[in-house]
Formats: sequence, structure tokens, C-alpha cells
Amino acid sequence: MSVINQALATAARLHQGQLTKPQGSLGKLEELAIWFAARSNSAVPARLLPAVVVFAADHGVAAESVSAFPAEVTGQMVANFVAGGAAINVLAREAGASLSVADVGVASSYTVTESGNAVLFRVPVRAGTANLRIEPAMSEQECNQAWTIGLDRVQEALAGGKSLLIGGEMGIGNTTAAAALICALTHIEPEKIVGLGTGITAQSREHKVQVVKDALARARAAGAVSAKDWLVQVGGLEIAALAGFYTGAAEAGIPVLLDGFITTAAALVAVKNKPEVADWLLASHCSDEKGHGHALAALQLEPILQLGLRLGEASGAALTLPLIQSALALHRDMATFSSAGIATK
Ligand SMILES: O=C(O)c1ccc[n+]([C@@H]2O[C@H](COP(=O)([O-])O)[C@@H](O)[C@H]2O)c1
Ligand SMILES: Cc1cc2nc[nH]c2cc1C
Repeated sequence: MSVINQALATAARLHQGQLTKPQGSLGKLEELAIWFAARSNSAVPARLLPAVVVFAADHGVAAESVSAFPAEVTGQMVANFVAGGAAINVLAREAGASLSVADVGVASSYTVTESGNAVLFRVPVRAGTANLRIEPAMSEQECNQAWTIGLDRVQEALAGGKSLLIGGEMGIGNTTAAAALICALTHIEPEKIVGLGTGITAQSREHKVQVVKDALARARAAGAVSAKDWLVQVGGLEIAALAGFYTGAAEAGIPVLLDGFITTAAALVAVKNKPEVADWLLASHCSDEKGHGHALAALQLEPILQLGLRLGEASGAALTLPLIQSALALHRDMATFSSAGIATK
């Protein structure tokens, strides 16, 4: 596991104090520049080279009517990513991030026409998970296979010289799996965590709460204890791949920018499994999904934005990128009081 460099953080803080602005006047942007310096090889880090990887998979629990959309939408959206028509295609392009999509378990068949800015890796572990309300979502071996796909994506990003990793997800039903994981790992009750996902009614949400309660009771009875046990029992293939992705990033010493509710559930799994992963995580935003704030608090993460987003696909993280790049550009390119000949007291 890579360790962060406190000496670089100190040097970066000192540098911030010399820039031509009242100390602290750039607020959180100053802290962001210092955060990245501690995770780079310089007190004044270079512009970030970001890579977005969207992991897609289906969920057997979709059969429980927990989503506002049918399961086929997962595959249809993968085709949309590859065609270039999804929100993340637009936002990754705007932010200058590379974009790839990994199908780690889409159940429906879909046809792709490569015309957009996304590269597709078709590496399904199985055709979606089993229904986590009534049986384990996946086997331990399948979970490890999905996790390894996440690790592989980090290796590719490393080879491409990427310096910031962003994981996204697409999977109808995955807010149910993410909610169950967050409940299991934080001991917060489902009523506080289960939300509306793609836009279910309040009445459907009551049913979704019961589905999560049933899944938790079943998994507990089956002997789930560790974060990986819970991932096998109530997780998802894209969530397992994301947890591997975050773990691999921390091992390689590459900062990670989290997206919404589901990616935060995956980060919670990765951190409970290896606490040092937490040092490499930054929260882009707090989504509108009910339990996201609780999940971020459990990770002691403060989100940068709160815009009422609830899309997923890494969209919130991609939206935060220009702000982060600006924080680093200010840190790098502003004059100092002495270079500009400006008086200090
Ligand atoms: O990232 C979030 O905070 C978020 C919140 C609500 C929904 N989503 C997206 O919506 C899908 C899951 O919603 P659902 O209702 O099918 O569980 C999945 O594809 C996610 O990317 C994402
Ligand atoms: C259309 C659509 C796009 C999405 N992107 C991420 N989750 C999604 C869910 C739906 C339903």
C-alpha cells in the first residue's frame, strides 16, 4: 500500500501561504491542492491526467420491483456509452478524461456501434447477480474475479500514465445492493439509507426497505462477517470491481475521485477490507440518494459539490474535475508576494 507524503503537504501549505491572495481566501481549493501534493511527487503537482472507468452489471434483485426502470436498460446504456450518447460521454470529453466501460456482468444482450469516446471491455463474470433477497448475490470466486477486473483497469491506467482514477457504475437495481452494503458495514438501519434510486415512489421505497432488511437478515444468518463476505452476499459485480479498482489505486499510489451512492458503497467495502485505502479517496459530491451523506460520513469524507445529482456513471466526479484542475492550476501558476512585489504585513 502506498503511503502519503506529509513533507510534500507541508511544503505545499507553505507555497499556498506565499501566493498573492489573503491566506485561506481560496477556501477548499487550497486544501485540495495540498491534498494532491501529498499524493504526488512534488509540492506543486502537475495537471492531472484523469481516467474514467464505468463498470456495468445487472442485479437479480431487480426482479423485486425495486427500480423505476427494467433491467434491460443496463445493457442498453452500455450501448449508449459506446455510441457516445450518455451524460458521462459529454462530461468526460468536457473534462479531458479518458473513458472506458467494463461489462463485468450485464445480463441482457446488447449490440454496440463504436462511434463515441468510450472503449468497451466485455469481461462479464456472470449474467448479473442472483437475487440477494433470497440467496447470495454471487460466489466468492465470482466476487474475486470481478475484483481482479478492477485491479486490471488500474494497471492499464498506470501504463497510460494516468494520475487520477474515477470509477463509475451502471446497473439497474444497484442502489438496493449498495444500500444493503452500507447498512451492513455502518450498522445504520435501512430506513435511513434506502432511497428512491432511479425514481421509485414512496410506496415502492417501503417495499425496497423490506427487501434490504430481508437480505441483511438472510446474509447475517449465513454467517457474513467481513466486508468481502457482505460483498458476496448482498453486493454486485460492478461494486466488487469498483472495490478492487479503489484498492488497486491505493496500492499504486494514485488518487481516486468517488462518484455517488454506489461508488461510495464500493469504497466502504474497500476501506473496511484495507483501511489504508481511505487515504487515497476524495468525494466529488453528495448525491440526492437518501443514504449517501451517511456513507460519506462513515468514510470521514466531505463532498466537494452538492447539486442534487443522482445519475451515477461517474457523472458527479467528472463534473468536479474542472474545479480540481483549477485548484491545481492556481497552486501552480499564481505569482507569489515576492515575485509580484506585493507588500505583506
Ligand atoms: O450515484 C448515485 O448516487 C445514484 C443514485 C441513484 C441512481 N443511480 C443510478 O441509477 C441506477 C440504479 O438505480 P435503481 O433505482 O435501478 O437501483 C444505476 O445505474 C445508478 O448508476 C445512481
Ligand atoms: C436512463 C438511465 C441512465 C443511467 N445512468 C446511470 N444509471 C442510469 C439509469 C437509467 C434508467
